[in-house]
Amino acid sequence: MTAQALEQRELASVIGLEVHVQLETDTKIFCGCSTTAVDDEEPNTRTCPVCLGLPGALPVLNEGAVEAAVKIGKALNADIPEETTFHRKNYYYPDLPKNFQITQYDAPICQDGHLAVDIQDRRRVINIRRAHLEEDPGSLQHKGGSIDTADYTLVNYNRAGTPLMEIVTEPDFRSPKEVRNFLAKLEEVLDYLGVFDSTRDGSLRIDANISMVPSDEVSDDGSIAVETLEEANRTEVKNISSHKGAEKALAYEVTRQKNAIQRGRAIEQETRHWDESRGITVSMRSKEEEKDYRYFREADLPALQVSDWKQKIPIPELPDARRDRFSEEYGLDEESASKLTSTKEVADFYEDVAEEYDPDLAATWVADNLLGELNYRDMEITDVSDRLDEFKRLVALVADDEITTKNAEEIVLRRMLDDGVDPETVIDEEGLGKADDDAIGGFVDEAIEENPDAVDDYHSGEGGALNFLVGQVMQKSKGSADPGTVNQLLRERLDD
Ligand SMILES: Nc1ncnc2c1ncn2[C@@H]1O[C@H](COP(=O)(O)OP(=O)(O)OP(=O)(O)O)[C@@H](O)[C@H]1O
Ligand SMILES: [Mg+2]
Ligand SMILES: [Mg+2]
Repeated sequence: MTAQALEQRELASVIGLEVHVQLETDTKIFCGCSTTAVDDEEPNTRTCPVCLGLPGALPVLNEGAVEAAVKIGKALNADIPEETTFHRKNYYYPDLPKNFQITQYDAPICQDGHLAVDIQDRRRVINIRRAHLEEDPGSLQHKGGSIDTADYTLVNYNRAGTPLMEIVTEPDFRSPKEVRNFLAKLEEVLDYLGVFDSTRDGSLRIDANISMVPSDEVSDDGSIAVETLEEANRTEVKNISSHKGAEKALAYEVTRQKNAIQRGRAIEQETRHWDESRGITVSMRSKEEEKDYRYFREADLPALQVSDWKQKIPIPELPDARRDRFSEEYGLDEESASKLTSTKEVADFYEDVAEEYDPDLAATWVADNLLGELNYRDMEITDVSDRLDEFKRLVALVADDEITTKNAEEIVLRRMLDDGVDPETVIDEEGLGKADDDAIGGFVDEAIEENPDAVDDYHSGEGGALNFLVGQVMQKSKGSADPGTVNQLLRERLDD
């Protein structure tokens, strides 16, 4: 199809992703070097002859990486073949010490999967073409500018050999927003599997392929003929490292491609670079083709038989299933169930509390109070993972009527987060222990004695007087009295 023909027609965007996920293993994929960056580590220290690609060094496959890949495959409903093999992908780039990357080619560990995503009110199924294991290259640091303007570039091989899973989707996305939703869902699933750490820098890196096709060639169910997809010239945008970045880079690309086409210019099949700080994509190079890489079998790694791994390696209940079960088992509404299954940590914590106390009380505390206060402070549940027991004790104190809900929410929880202290300390320091009936009785007597006018008003039938007295008692108890009890005690004494 020529640009001439295209420029007259309404356009729809078509997007497919290659998502590189850094797998959480202790050691690198083909050697024993640690995958964990220590603070302020020296460049090129977490390395060995294997990940530096020195002559004669031989790779040994990390079983943990294969297990993680199998878990991802199961979660993505993918086929895991009898046998999987590794290939060399040959190219020269300074971050690649061997001048080839060990990756997978015609026998990847996962094929033909799918992942359901809720986009607005619609459930969409995004098909996964394949997912394969590979090694991460090193990292480049551009000095005095970005990739296209730097004065010089430094290379650090500490990251080289970190296990990656590259997940390749079919071109099933129709908008940048859908991509963002998918990535959030994918990250949620990976987080549940425990194979991925979203807080790690660069743990998710996305190449986004995007093209424009005439809108009338998209059928009602969203499908597009293979020939149309193959004919459309696409760009591949690299250097995307977040959901938001993906949405922004693709929105930019939609506008750029539409403008070019409408001005009668053809889209170049090329690789572009997302420049986050400038908010634009820039052309890097014409798109390389498969034959450029001269793929061939990695002779140093034997074929791996994985047919029985699928049975052998269990995966936990995934977010969708868990959300449905929460609704059913604990009677939660859809919104609470979604919130409470948003991460595995939140869900585990909720279940822990719900099993001991009332599920509704637990839902209010975890979904509304705790998550709300965390969100307000820009914190995550993982920031307090080691303190979940303290929060559980707080819920217990409320459930057992030891402190009032109001004090628990407004004073104890907030101070626990702001000052890092435990609930008992806050209660002690602020004198928040729920006053017992004797103490309240004392406050009631005091309030009656100190406010003869209000007492007279009460006896002459003025409605506001009782509320005033309740307020006085509450103040004396520093909010630790139960308003119902105060009300009742006041009436008893005043009506005597
Ligand atoms: N017309 C299209 N528009 C947008 N994306 C497309 C289109 N056709 C295919 N894609 C997407 O392009 C990607 C192809 O990735 P794949 O890794 O197979 O090939 P590649 O980009 O040529 O290789 P690599 O980047 O690994 O060198 C897939 O995510 C696929 O969904
Ligand atoms: Mg690609
Ligand atoms: Mg690829």
